[in-house]
Amino acid sequence: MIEVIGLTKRYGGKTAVDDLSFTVRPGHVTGFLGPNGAGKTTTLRVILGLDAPTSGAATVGGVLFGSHRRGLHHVGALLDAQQVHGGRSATAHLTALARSNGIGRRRVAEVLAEVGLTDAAHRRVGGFSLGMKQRLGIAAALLGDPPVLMFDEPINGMDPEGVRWVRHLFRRLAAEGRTVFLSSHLMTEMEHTADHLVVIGQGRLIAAEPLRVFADRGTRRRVTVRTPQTAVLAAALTAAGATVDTAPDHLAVRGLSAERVGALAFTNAVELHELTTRTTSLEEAFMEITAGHADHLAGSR
Ligand SMILES: Nc1ncnc2c1ncn2[C@@H]1O[C@H](COP(=O)(O)OP(=O)(O)OP(=O)(O)O)[C@@H](O)[C@H]1O
Repeated sequence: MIEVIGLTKRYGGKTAVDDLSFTVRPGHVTGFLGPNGAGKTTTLRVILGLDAPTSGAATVGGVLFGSHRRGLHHVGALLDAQQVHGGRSATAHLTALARSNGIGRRRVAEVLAEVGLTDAAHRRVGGFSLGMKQRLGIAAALLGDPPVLMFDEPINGMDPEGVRWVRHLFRRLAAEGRTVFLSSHLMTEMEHTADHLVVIGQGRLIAAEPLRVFADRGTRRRVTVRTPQTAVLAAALTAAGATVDTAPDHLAVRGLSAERVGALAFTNAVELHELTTRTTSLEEAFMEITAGHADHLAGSR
């Protein structure tokens, strides 16, 4: 379990994380979402003890991460896949890490196999693609068989097969009872991977809840009507309580069902060329919710 309690991190005059509190529970894949610059990496760095908080705290398994002597047994993390020594082989890189955490060589071969890098084990990491470096970073995170795993944008640079593999791996790790925490700025990446979400904007918490609840919160039905008589219909719909966006040849209607829109068109003798209901996607819901939050913050600072 990861607990972030009233965490604030300032860099000079810049507040990267602002009184943030949330809990990440075992047995789930939790997505950590926010637009670029929202404060995700900063939060992960504080959880890992790489940065000191300005105020508040972050604990892993109830204690500050820095107090674990052999860290890899407690938390496995991948923050930046590019930060590896290019001159070393994958095996050498992992062996050095393993040794400093009291982990045997056999485990190195195991994690390389787990991430599909056995054939590349003795190649220099400098020649690896970003996707392969992500796999290597994931292997390093798995070395100590830790109960808590954290990954910053782990899907970046992976091909479709890699994305499918990594999603499956994360779900399996969570099913084994581990805490799996993944950051991303793209909701589409989380939609098929995470079951819980922590959403932040400008360093502040926007939502911490099951993905399904977040989706329902943002999901709205919109009715699109194409008609040559937009003005007449828009007036009738607005009078009936709908919110209407008018374009030259169609209306986007919120707040009324397609049946009601059709009935109002009929009673007002409006000719219709199209009447469709559209449900906003999770990505659109995320954009709407985070954009709203950013506006609110911009106004309050
Ligand atoms: N070492 C630093 N010094 C100064 N400002 C920083 C530092 N690290 C982060 N920031 C600022 O803090 C804010 C949050 O950055 P952070 O990298 O945590 O966001 P993020 O959500 O991970 O974004 P991204 O998706 O772009 O990686 C940004 O405005 C960033 O410029």
